Amino acid sequence: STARRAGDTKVLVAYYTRTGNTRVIAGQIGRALGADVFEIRTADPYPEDYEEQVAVAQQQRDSGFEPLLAATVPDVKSNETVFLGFPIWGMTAPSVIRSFLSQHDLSGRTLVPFITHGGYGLGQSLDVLAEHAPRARLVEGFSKQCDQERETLQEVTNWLGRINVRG
Ligand SMILES: Cc1cc2nc3c(=O)[nH]c(=O)nc-3n(C[C@H](O)[C@H](O)[C@H](O)COP(=O)(O)O)c2cc1C
Repeated sequence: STARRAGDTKVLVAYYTRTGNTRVIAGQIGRALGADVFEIRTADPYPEDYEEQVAVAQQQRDSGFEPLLAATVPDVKSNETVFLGFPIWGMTAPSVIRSFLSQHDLSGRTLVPFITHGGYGLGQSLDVLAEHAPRARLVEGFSKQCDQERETLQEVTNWLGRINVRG
C-alpha cells in the first residue's frame, strides 16, 4: 500500500529468495506495516540446479563478487526503515545482498534483517550487513529455521526410488 497518514514513516521491505521461504516473511511484514515490498533479483539468473547453485554461491562468496542487480529501488533514501530479508548461503549472506547494500545508501536509516536458514544459524551474515551498511542503524532482526532444499530433494529422490514407477 502507498496510502499513508501524515507523520507515518516510510518502510521498505526488500528481500532475496531462491525457494520462497524468505518471501513468506517479507509478505507478512509488508502486510502488517503497509510497506512497499521489493524482490531483489540478479540480472543474470542463478542455476536452477541445486548443486550448481551451491558451487556458484561458494565461488561468489570466496571471491567477494557482487552480481549485477536486475533492478534497484528508486529513491531508497525516502524510507526511514528498511527491512532486508535473505536466506543463509554457505554460512553467510548471499553475494547479491552485498550488491544490494553497495547500490543503496542506507546511511542514517534503520536496517532490520530477517533471515532464514536450514539449521546452521546466521553464520557471518550480520557482520556482512555491518560492513556493507556501516552508517545504517542495525537493529535486532528475526530469524527462522526453514526447510532445506537439499533435504527436500533427497527425500523426493529416496521416495522415487522406493515406488515402482519408471520414467
Ligand atoms: C546455495 C545454498 C547454500 C545454503 N547454505 C546454507 C548454510 O550455510 N546454512 C544453513 O543453515 N542453510 C543453508 N542453506 C539453506 C537455506 O538457507 C534455507 O533453506 C533458506 O530458508 C532458503 O530460503 P529461501 O527459500 O528464501 O531461498 C543453503 C541453501 C542454498 C540454496
